[in-house]
Amino acid sequence: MARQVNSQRNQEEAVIDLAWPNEAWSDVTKEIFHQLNAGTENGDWTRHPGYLRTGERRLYCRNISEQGKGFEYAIFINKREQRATCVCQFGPYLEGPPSHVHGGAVATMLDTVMGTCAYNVLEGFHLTANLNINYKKPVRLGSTAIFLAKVDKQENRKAYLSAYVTSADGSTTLCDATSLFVQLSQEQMEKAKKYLPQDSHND
Ligand SMILES: CCCCCCCC(=O)SCCNC(=O)CCNC(=O)[C@H](O)C(C)(C)COP(=O)(O)OP(=O)(O)OC[C@H]1O[C@@H](n2cnc3c(N)ncnc32)[C@H](O)[C@@H]1OP(=O)(O)O
Repeated sequence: MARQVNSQRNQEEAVIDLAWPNEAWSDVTKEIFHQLNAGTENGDWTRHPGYLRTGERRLYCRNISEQGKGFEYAIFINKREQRATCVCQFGPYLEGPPSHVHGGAVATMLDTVMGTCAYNVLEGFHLTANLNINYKKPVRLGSTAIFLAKVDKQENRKAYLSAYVTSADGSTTLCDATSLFVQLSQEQMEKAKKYLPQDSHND
């Protein structure tokens, strides 16, 4: 149920919200999505539009357009609790060890979920300064995992976060991670502006 969120001024680059179940999502992934999406009803949680640009540029974790082959995910944010939760299904193009997900693909989702969570406390744009991951168990290709991130501390432009990744049923911890995101200074933002689409979406 991808939905066109809005189209850029230059028509060839539309922004499409992919953070919705599609036919490539397993029943497990869909069930967890609907559980998480139910949390948006009372306003505590917000579903983050997971955009796909259809022009030349692609958000890395949205850049495989064959449904189900890459990252299939939706992220939900809880501003009051400074948390983010993500349900992610890893497609077959993300293989690392045979039949298991590449550690860099898991790192991508940890970076994205914690980076999205950092929007709870940081303004403007921020970049990952540090990302540390403990890989506890291999992640099966095609499986669904849940990412749970929270802000632990904010010091001015710095946000320190932690996260862990569990199996779909929550019974197994697959990874844990910490990160530091640094908000761009005014001066950096000025320099970065030329790279930002006017109605840039943060995924
Ligand atoms: C949409 C949300 C999802 C986003 C997911 C994707 C996120 C990404 O992939 S971002 C891409 C990967 N990251 C990068 O390319 C960042 C490259 N690094 C940089 O640009 C810069 O080092 C940057 C912006 C992080 C910090 O630089 P700068 O703004 O000059 O600040 P700087 O003064 O060096 O550091 C600011 C503070 O952070 C601290 N800091 C910076 N890096 C580190 C680090 N690696 N470890 C610990 N502390 C650090 C500094 O010590 C300083 O602390 P304090 O203010 O207490 O003195």
